[in-house]
Amino acid sequence: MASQEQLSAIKVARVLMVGAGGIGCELLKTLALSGFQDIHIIDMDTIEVSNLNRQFLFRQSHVGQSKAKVARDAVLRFRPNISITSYHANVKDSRFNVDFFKEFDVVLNGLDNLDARRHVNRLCLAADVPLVESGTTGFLGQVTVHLKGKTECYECQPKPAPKTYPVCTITSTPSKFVHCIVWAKDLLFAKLFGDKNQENDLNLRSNDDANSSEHSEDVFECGKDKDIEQYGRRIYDHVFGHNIKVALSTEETWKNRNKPRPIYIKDVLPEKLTKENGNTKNGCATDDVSAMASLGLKNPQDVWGLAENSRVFLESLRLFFLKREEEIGNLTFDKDDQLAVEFVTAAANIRASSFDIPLHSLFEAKGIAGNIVHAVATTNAIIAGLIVIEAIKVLKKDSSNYRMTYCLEHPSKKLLLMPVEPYEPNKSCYVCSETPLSLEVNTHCSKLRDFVEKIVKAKLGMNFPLIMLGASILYEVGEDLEEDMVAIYAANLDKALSELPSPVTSGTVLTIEDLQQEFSCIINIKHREEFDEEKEPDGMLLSGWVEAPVDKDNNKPLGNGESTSNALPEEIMEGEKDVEIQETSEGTENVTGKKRKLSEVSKSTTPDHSGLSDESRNHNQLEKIDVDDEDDELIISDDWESLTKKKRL
Ligand SMILES: Nc1ncnc2c1ncn2[C@@H]1O[C@H](COP(=O)(O)OP(=O)(O)OP(=O)(O)O)[C@@H](O)[C@H]1O
Ligand SMILES: [Zn+2]
Repeated sequence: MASQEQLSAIKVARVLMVGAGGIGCELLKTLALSGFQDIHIIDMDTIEVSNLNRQFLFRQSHVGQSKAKVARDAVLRFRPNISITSYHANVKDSRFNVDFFKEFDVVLNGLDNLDARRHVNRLCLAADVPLVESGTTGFLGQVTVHLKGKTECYECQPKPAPKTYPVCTITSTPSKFVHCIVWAKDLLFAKLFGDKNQENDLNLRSNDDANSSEHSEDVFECGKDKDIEQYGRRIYDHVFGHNIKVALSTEETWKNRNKPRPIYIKDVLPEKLTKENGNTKNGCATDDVSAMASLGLKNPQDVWGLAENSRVFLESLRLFFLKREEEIGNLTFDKDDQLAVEFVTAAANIRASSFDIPLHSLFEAKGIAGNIVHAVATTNAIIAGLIVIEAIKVLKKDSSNYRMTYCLEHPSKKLLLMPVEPYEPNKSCYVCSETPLSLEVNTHCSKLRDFVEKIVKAKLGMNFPLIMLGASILYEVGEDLEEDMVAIYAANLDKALSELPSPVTSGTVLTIEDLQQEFSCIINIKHREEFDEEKEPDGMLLSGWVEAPVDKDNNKPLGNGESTSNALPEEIMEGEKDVEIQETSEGTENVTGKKRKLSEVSKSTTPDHSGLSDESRNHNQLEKIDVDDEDDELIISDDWESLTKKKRL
């Protein structure tokens, strides 16, 4: 039962929840039932049918409505006297600035992406508001507590870089089905239905084929009096036939690889679909457009052959133009968009067929394309409960009892939840400790635009960057900039770094600020002439405390709610093999430490934690810990906490 002190802390608290999805619905209910009386919720999404199985505050009739608002209304029905304020908005909107965050006693995240999590982390640091961060992936979950200056911030540990593939693997030499999926959704789908002004590598190879006017860019233009199926057949022949034929002409590429086979539509479907299949013309209503429905394909778990995939390809493309023409030019792939998933599945399978890669069902393709790990409602409920427990400790300022808690898939010694004391801030963290970063870049070739897109936005997660060299501003984004400044910054974007009005060369020190996040960092520039296209596709290399090394062999997709917040538990939770700790010295680059069995470490670790030095207690340095199910002793030993503990708060 809650103590009086606890109850009064809860009663007066102003709480901000970000995310009203799987974790968020559970969290809002638990907060309300625990006595919280002033809750604010931000969520930018509307309710989808696919949310209903676990986001229990939502019903079929709510599909299409704001998650934040419906969640609020549902909870007010059983707690009518509390105050819940909902915002159907992106937490990155400028109105949710530092002053807004300062109004809260604690912020609770139930998000599903790194970008928003980093943004909230920075605002909490700037506003000096405690953050309770969370995430789940299937049966795995975690809750962590972050207090400025006292515990590590959400970004104190480098996050694994999202899995990326070398451009040429995707454009020319796929060897796995996932490569075909990436090609289909990021290149072909984007080319046909996305923003035409975006750079697209789809024709990287066939553009080299300068002589062929027939196969120039306008292959993708769909004329006014179009015969859509004819257009689809032209695209088909171009991307699965012509482009493959052109790629084959580079003998060197295929020396040690199996050659792909060009596929032309006349060889697969000699007859036009619309003649053959009378019901395709007016097959379905605008709000339920599906090539599968229109072609009478019922089971998403069936693996279609080449002919079936080719039919789905043509039909989904045709339906986009027939039923959703107004969206063309603005579409981005969405795993909940049935027609988009059908198109991408079919295109990926046709490409896979060409490269002799096993074909996959729509269900499997959707999982790969959408990085789906199926959510487990119970994990969300457990994690939501733990968030509330930590939030109450934060409100009571009970810092000696803060815990980061990990929910494991396979309990050991009947323990499912593993609490760990939070760590102190990482002195090398570029977010909370102002440690400079370094960037190797070819300052003569790379443009300011590349730097802004690939580094400032993608790597540093800034929304409204201001880039300064000494006192001169090279670039700025803002809502109230003078027109002439906007023009100057736009011109700067297309200049090479060394040709900017204040040239950026080797030795230059740049200051990058995000005015909304009230966050700034320093980047030391080093000129480098050449980059490895395969390994360094950005043509730049940022180093410092930014990204964890990617485990190339462990290409598992990220789950929707996955927190990515702490390296240690992921390995603990996943492992099925030997238990070992790899100790490393400071920093992510240096992972050369010696390995020790956990049991050895347990033996050598005394209860006062002296078995591990301060450095090696840093959990960033526990690079790999795997669990052997058959040897429970190893994980839940009495010394477990001392192994993972860094410094008491
Ligand atoms: N930048 C953001 N601003 C506001 N809300 C966000 C932002 N990013 C993500 N969210 C919200 O966080 C919630 C995360 O919930 P969850 O992981 O259950 O995802 P979901 O989209 O509901 O489910 P699924 O992805 O499995 O269909 C979503 O409701 C999403 O709208
Ligand atoms: Zn930090």
